[in-house]
Amino acid sequence: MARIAVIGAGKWGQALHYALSQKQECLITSRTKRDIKNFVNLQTAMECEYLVIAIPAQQVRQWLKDNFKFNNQKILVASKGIEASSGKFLNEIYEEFIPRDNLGFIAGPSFAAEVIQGLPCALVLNSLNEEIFISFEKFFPDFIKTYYSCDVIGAEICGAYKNVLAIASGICEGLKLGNNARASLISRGLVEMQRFGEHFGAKMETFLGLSGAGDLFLTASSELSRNFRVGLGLAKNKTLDDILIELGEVAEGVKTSYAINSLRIEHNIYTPIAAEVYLILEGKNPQDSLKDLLRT
Ligand SMILES: NC(=O)C1=CN([C@@H]2O[C@H](COP(=O)(O)OP(=O)(O)OC[C@H]3O[C@@H](n4cnc5c(N)ncnc54)[C@H](O)[C@@H]3O)[C@@H](O)[C@H]2O)C=CC1
Ligand SMILES: O=C(CO)COP(=O)(O)O
Repeated sequence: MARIAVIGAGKWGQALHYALSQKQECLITSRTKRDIKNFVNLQTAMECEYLVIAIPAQQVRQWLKDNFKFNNQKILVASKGIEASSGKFLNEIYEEFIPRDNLGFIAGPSFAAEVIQGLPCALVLNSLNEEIFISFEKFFPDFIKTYYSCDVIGAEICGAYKNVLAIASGICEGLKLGNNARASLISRGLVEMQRFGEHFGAKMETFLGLSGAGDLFLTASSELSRNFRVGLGLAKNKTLDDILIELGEVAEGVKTSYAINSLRIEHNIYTPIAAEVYLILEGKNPQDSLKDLLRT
C-alpha cells in the first residue's frame, strides 16, 4: 500500500506526483478522473499517511470543509496564495482543520514544467514541527534538494506575494520599459514583501533565500510564469477575463492582490507595487500606475 498521495492533478500536482514517484509508489487524485499512472479516487488517497495538497488557494477552505477527514495524516501544502474573502494565510486556514504539528508548506523556485522534466531544483519544506520535514524529505528524488525552515508565515508570504510582483513585472515587460526598470521593480518588490512579512512576524532571512528572492527572481523574470503572463496581457490592455480564459490555469496573484490590498489597508502597511497591481486589475491604466510609482 502506497504511503503517499498527491491531491490535485493540475500542473503542480502532476509535477510533484512525478517527482515523488521516483523513489516510491505515489498515488494521485483530483476532482476529475485523469489518465495518470496510480490515479485513485479521493477516499483511497486520503487513506495514505502522507498527503501533498496542490489545489488553488481560493478553493482550499471549501475543499477542506467538503472532503477532508483528519486521520492523523502528515500534510504538505503546495499552494501559494492568500484567501481573498478573508485575508487569511493558508496556514491559518489549514490549522482550522488540522493540528499545526501535522502541517508543512512547500516554498521555493519551482516551475512545474521543469520539475516534471526532472530538472534540478531546490525547495524549502516549512513547518513548525521539524519531524514533518524529516518525514517528507526522504520521499523527494535526487534531483530536488530540500531545505528545512520553521518560518511558516515567512514562506507563506513569500510564495503569495511574489505572484503579485510577477504580475507587476509582466506589466513592466509588456510596456517595454527595459531591463533597468524590471531590475528596479523586482528589487523594490523584494523590499516591499519583506516589509509586509515583517508586520506578520516573518523572519527577514527568509526573504533573501529560496522562498523569497529565489522564487521572486524566477517568477518575475520568465514567461513560464502564469502570473507574469497575466501582467503581459494587462499591459496590452486585454481584459482580465480574456487573459484568464486564454491562460486556462490558475494565476494566484490575481486574487492574492485583492487579499494584500485589504491587509495593507487594515494594517496600514506601505506596499506601493502591490497597491498599483490591485488598481490595474480594477481598471487603472498601467501607464498611469507607472507615473504614480515613479512619483511616490
Ligand atoms: N504550476 C507551478 O509551477 C506551481 C504552482 N504552485 C501552486 O500550486 C497551486 C496549484 O497550481 P497548479 O497545479 O499549477 O494549477 P492548475 O491550474 O494547473 O491546476 C489546478 C488544479 O486544482 C484543481 N481544482 C480547482 N478547483 C478545485 C476545487 N474546488 N477542488 C478541488 N480541486 C480543484 C483543478 O482541477 C486542477 O487540477 C497554486 O496555488 C499554485 O500557485 C506552486 C509552485 C509551482
Ligand atoms: O510558483 C511558481 C514557481 O515557483 C509558479 O508560478 P506561476 O503560478 O506564476 O506560474
